[in-house]
Amino acid sequence: MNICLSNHPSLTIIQLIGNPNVHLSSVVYDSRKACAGSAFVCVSGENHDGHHYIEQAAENGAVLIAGENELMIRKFAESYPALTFVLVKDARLFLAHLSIVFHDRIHEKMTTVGVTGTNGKTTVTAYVRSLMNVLNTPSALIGTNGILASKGKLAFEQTTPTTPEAPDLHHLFELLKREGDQLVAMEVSSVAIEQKRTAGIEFDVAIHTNISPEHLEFHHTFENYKKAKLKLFQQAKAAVVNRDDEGMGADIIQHFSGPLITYSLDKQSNADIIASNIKTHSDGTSFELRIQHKSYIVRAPIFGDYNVANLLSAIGTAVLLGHSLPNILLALPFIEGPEGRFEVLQQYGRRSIILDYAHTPVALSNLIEQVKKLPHNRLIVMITGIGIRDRDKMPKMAEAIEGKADEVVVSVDHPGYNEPEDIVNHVISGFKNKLSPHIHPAPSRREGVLAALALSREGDLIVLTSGCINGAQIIKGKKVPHSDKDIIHEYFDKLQSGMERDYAEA
Ligand SMILES: CC(=O)N[C@H]1[C@@H](OP(=O)(O)OP(=O)(O)OC[C@H]2O[C@@H](n3ccc(=O)[nH]c3=O)[C@H](O)[C@@H]2O)O[C@H](CO)[C@@H](O)[C@@H]1O[C@H](C)C(=O)N[C@@H](C)C(=O)N[C@H](CCC(=O)O)C(=O)O
Ligand SMILES: Nc1ncnc2c1ncn2[C@@H]1O[C@H](COP(=O)(O)OP(=O)(O)OP(=O)(O)O)[C@@H](O)[C@H]1O
Repeated sequence: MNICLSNHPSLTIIQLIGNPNVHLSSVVYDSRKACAGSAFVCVSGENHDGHHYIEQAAENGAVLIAGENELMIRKFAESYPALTFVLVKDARLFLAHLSIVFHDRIHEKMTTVGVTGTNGKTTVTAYVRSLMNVLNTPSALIGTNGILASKGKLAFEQTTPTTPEAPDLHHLFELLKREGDQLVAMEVSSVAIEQKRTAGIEFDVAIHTNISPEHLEFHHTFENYKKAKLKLFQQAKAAVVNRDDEGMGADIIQHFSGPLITYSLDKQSNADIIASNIKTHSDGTSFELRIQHKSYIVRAPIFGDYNVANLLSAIGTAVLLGHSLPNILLALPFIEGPEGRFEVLQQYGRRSIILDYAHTPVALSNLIEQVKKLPHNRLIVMITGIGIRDRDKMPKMAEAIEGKADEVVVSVDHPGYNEPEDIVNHVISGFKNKLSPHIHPAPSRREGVLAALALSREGDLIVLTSGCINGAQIIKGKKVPHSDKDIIHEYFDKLQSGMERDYAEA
């Protein structure tokens, strides 16, 4: 791609040294990924300063180097006179805008829906993708569960847990457009907003779910966290807002000036879309939907009141994007939810197993309240401490579950460089009755899943929660493949063959 740097004011370059006309093959923020024709943007992070890797990027073939450190930029501009160097005020902002220029503003050729909130982003993006696909708009999603084009999963190695860095993001828009997709629903995390990964994008619709304390290891205060999330609504043409969220719903409504739709589960509220009279059935949920001054009884294959709220946000999005209400209502019975979010597995030995990503105390409490609506004998719940996340949250997970389940297995997700036992003990420190015989420590997620299954009998409900249901566990810097579903399958296969052997021997 030929780019004349001086033709793009959005790049906000302070000083340019060398030829402003560059022929770029890629935009990278990691020197190790630089190759012939790359633009290398120096980002200073927690552990490294990208400026220290300019030499490596140059040796790998980078033709454009950008950074905030004037001394370093000048020094290396002298060492590599054939390359173009730019001094910028904000490297991450430059990274985002250069990615946009490099991909020829591909995001503007698609409908973009950004979803933010502490809980529900993955679910809402899945509902938006599914609803829009049923409504005949080929739609994709980008988020924690990977990249799903309308036709299925894209093989793409994510470098961040949820929201991709700008160069990956715009590359993905291009891939998805090539797949024929016209809409992308994406999770926009607070970290991504602060790190300007989505800078320069004006979302067609921004969706808000809710806010409760999270990522304080990154934002330090709740106020900072909230401010980060609010920024999404300064880069959106239209908004869908949860009126029931006391944390930031009112702030968005007060400041947003474009088209806005509110939703609520409170019949008395004056939200634009309201769900009430919610009933749980074995195959999904029915509720009364009030929208555009009329009421309808609808049914969707989803579980949990909060997922009804999540669905309302997808309905609001479809309305804002111009779809007719009759078509939306016809589509609701075909909605598909995401993997590992209130995912009910019923095929195992007359037990129900629910996989759910709940990894905040609020999410866990909400989940337990909802699963109790399903028929069951005993309730067995596995919670975990996430080694690579906020330590303060761990005991709060124990507080959130204490007294609400018959058996609690306490395990660990992504131990990272921590000792798994240390994490398990830290979670357990949050129980008032730490020595209860109904608390079962398990030093790995695999052992936790197996312990929960071994504790169960027919008719029981087993709920496996937290940060890694399928995918990989991060252990000492390495990704170790993990799948709850495979472990469950294996367990019941063995149980079945054991029973068959016992039967044959008898
Ligand atoms: C904690 C955090 O903010 N990490 C981000 C940060 O990494 P860092 O500060 O450790 O970077 P660093 O290792 O110090 O390196 C600084 C720079 O030098 C570069 N470098 C480094 C070494 C080298 O040899 N050459 C080189 O060029 C690095 O590529 C980087 O650009 O800067 C990197 C580059 O921008 C990010 O990719 C990285 O996100 C990592 C992958 C991450 O896991 N972030 C999490 C916190 C995150 O973003 N989570 C959110 C929310 C998840 C949720 O939904 O709950 C998400 O959206 O994924
Ligand atoms: N609207 C909601 N309100 C409260 N809790 C919710 C809501 N939606 C989902 N949850 C709970 O939060 C968990 C995480 O849901 P989901 O993955 O959709 O959220 P997320 O925002 O994408 O989280 P993460 O970014 O950590 O992946 C769910 O498993 C469920 O327990």
